[in-house]
Amino acid sequence: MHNFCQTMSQTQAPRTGVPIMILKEGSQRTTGVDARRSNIQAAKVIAEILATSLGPRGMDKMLIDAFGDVTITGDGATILKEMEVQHPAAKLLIEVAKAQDAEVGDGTTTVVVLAGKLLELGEELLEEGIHPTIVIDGYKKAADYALKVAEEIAKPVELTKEQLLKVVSNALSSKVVAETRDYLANIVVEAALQAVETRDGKPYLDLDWIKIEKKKGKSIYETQLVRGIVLDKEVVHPGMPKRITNAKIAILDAPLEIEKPEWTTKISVTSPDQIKAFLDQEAEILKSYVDHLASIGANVVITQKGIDEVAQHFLAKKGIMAVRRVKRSDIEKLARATGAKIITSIKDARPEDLGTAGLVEERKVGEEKMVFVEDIPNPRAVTILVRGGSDRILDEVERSLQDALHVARDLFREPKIVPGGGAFEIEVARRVREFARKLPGKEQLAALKFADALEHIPTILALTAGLDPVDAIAELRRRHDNGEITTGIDVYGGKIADMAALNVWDPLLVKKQVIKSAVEAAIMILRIDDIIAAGAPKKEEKKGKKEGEEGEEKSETKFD
Ligand SMILES: Nc1ncnc2c1ncn2[C@@H]1O[C@H](COP(=O)(O)OP(=O)(O)O)[C@@H](O)[C@H]1O
Repeated sequence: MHNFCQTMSQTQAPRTGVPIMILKEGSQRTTGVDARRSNIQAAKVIAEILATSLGPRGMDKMLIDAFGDVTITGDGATILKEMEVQHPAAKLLIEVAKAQDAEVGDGTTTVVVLAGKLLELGEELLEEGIHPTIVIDGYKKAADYALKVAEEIAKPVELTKEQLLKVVSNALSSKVVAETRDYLANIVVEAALQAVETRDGKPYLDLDWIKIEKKKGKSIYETQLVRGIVLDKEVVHPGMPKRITNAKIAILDAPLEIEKPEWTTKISVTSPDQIKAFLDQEAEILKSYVDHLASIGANVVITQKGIDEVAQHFLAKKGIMAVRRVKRSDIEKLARATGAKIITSIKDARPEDLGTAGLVEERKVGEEKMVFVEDIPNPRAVTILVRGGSDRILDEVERSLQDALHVARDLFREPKIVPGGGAFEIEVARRVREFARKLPGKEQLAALKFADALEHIPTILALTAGLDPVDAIAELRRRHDNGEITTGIDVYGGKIADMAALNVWDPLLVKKQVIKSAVEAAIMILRIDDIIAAGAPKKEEKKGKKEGEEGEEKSETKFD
């Protein structure tokens, strides 16, 4: 027993000299400085990996998953998603980036880079003997002030096509789409303006109503906005029409087949007539469904479920086009675009449940057939049909479009912009430094570090532009001191320039979220002073759990 106790990772010997086991065997505990150092180190590594891919001239990463599939991208969110990290602090940072992506859909790289820098600079203060609580307080105050400054320097933007285009095209920064940027930005803005609605008197863009469908083609320039829905499906029966104008569409969440019962059933038949009667009856039911759909005026049927061969035959005979097994999300988009009500009981379908479209047509796109539901006067759901030479290009174009769509959505939520290219960060850093002077002693040091961390963003942009970062930051600071708040780094021109003239803007919402998320992540990691990791479960333990945890369980806390 004594030997066993010594193998336990955590033993405490109270005054009686009897060791008490607190943690399970195999657990590891790291405390204080070591815990913090290990966490900060891990976060820094993640931030360093992402840093080189910041901005439109950042580098791409090649990511290879366990199955050997390759992704090449410079998109922060995707890099993080594909990386399989082990360290809990690194995981935490990735969670924050994911939250940023979910919340505003952009600024993922920036948030991780900023959080990493806040931790790196925070560590310097800790090493000078400043308590983490003070660093945390300093960061919090600086961040609150930075958010105020952000509001002050933001510029309102009109939600017109022209204005939206300026900001949206900036978000299409991936190298793959660089050449086609204006072309794609136009599609994104038109899609957004088509799908936007008014909620509580304010514009609201729900990106669920913009479908992205991908199909291999010759060039990205074949990408198009379809004012309606494109389904990656074929018309179900060769005898059906492939083109219907003035379509009246029945959208079903019901099968056009006789559903098999879930339990096994047995039917005893004694003569061939009985089999025939049975099948006839099935056909009769299906025919009555089709007849009813035809009687309410449907000439197109689109269902989430299946369509039996017999039903296909009846539909074809009536000249009705039909598509089956359409995804639930597409069914919803179709209903919204065509103004249809989703029919769950065919017998009860009414003419007013049908949707309308000027044209429903099966067309060949590349090598495959797709069904286009289009020519709708004012569809409230649309499709961007993405084309490109390879799957990798298609994926990267889709990611860029998603970023740009999110930027459009952010602008509808809060129609304000701030200058990009690091101009925003330099200006905020400048004002935070002024503010820091008013803070007490050591908190002031933390707030100053916060300003330094912000300047890390233009520093990286300068590097990617081939500029000397030290000179660039000095020059930017000088010009901002002179009141040029929109001066930043022109990464394409490789010089310092006015971002307003170049039209490099970011949504205020993204930048505010970057500050909030990065500081939150940094604080969360700085607060940890103890890491307690459970040992890997032993083989027998795993087995025991699988077998319904039979038998006596080992006590986790033992007193010897
Ligand atoms: N043409 C440009 N010139 C300078 N900076 C740019 C330009 N376009 C975008 N940026 C800057 O690049 C940064 C965004 O880079 P990106 O790689 O998209 O990262 P994130 O994932 O954080 O959005 C922003 O700071 C933005 O202002």
